[in-house]
Amino acid sequence: TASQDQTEKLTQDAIAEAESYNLYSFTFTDFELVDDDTCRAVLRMFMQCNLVSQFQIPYDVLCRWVLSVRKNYRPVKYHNWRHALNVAQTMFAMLKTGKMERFMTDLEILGLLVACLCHDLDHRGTNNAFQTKTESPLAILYTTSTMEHHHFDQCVMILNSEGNNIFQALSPEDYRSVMKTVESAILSTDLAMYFKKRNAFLELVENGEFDWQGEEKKDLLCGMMMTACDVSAIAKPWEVQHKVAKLVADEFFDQGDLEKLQLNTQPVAMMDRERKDELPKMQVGFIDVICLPLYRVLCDTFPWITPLYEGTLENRRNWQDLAE
Ligand SMILES: C=CCCOc1ncc(C(=C)O)cc1-c1nc2c(CC)[n+](C3CN(CC)C3)[nH]c2c(=O)[nH]1
Repeated sequence: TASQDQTEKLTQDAIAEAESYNLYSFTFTDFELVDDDTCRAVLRMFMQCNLVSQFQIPYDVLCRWVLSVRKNYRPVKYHNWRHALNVAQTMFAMLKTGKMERFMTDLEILGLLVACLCHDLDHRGTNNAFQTKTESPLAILYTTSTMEHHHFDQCVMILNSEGNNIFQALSPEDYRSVMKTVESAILSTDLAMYFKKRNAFLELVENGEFDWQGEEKKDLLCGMMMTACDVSAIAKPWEVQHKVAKLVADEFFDQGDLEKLQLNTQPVAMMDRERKDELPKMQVGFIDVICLPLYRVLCDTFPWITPLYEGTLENRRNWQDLAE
């Protein structure tokens, strides 16, 4: 976890206002932020949501926790701390600019932001299928949603570390509740879970659901929001999306290389660097199968997040042009 002098320095830092980090925008990018700015941006998001005062989070504990979370991301090409920050910022923008906070309690907002920041903790740049195929220790520990269980496990480990428990002032009831929100939200970032939950969510929307209260409905909505945030780089302005897609592709190709070397098997097209010319076509497929259906159904009910749908549609056009 974080060192004492790093914590002390961050605790003393002045935190710029949200607009200077562009935190309310769906076009936010972390590219121009230096590492310490990323931690200050997280602190700003927590303060803008009144979470520090509302849940009596000691400020030095929050600083130590943010630094510990950052420290437990590996320097892999895509699934690193910057990805976690971007996912958390999209959640912040959906809640604030997208006005979805109306449907959430303060405790759920706390849980969602924590889940976003922790949702890929200790990612090794390889997916669940790779864990299973290589019979990794994690795949033996968790046979389904292997990585997502590990990410949640790491989140709990950090909270249980000395001076890192941002939930320390919560009542036992609130503690149990927020941990359930965090666990469910992190597990829902397994795309296999997304496909399962999407149909149930669609039914609710088609039946004209409007208040989203009640544990099951809220769980479905939070799950959809987590996936929407997790893939939100697909909706960014083309220059950003194009750079991110290269980072994702490079990480996929590294796994493909491992599969060829370690397993002596042919990787799927998405992870085979010999088939990188098919990437634009694959991106169009990813957008059509996963991203557009999700953003469309979310925008039907929450029209203020339409920039995510429109940004994705624009990038589909750009990828389609490259595919021809
Ligand atoms: C095309 C490969 C390299 C670049 O790929 C990307 N670049 C950027 C983003 C992004 C979110 O900005 C997303 C992708 C991207 N992500 C993909 C994922 C989720 C990890 N899947 C899984 C496997 N399939 C099974 C159902 C769903 N296919 C993807 C794809 O084709 N592209």
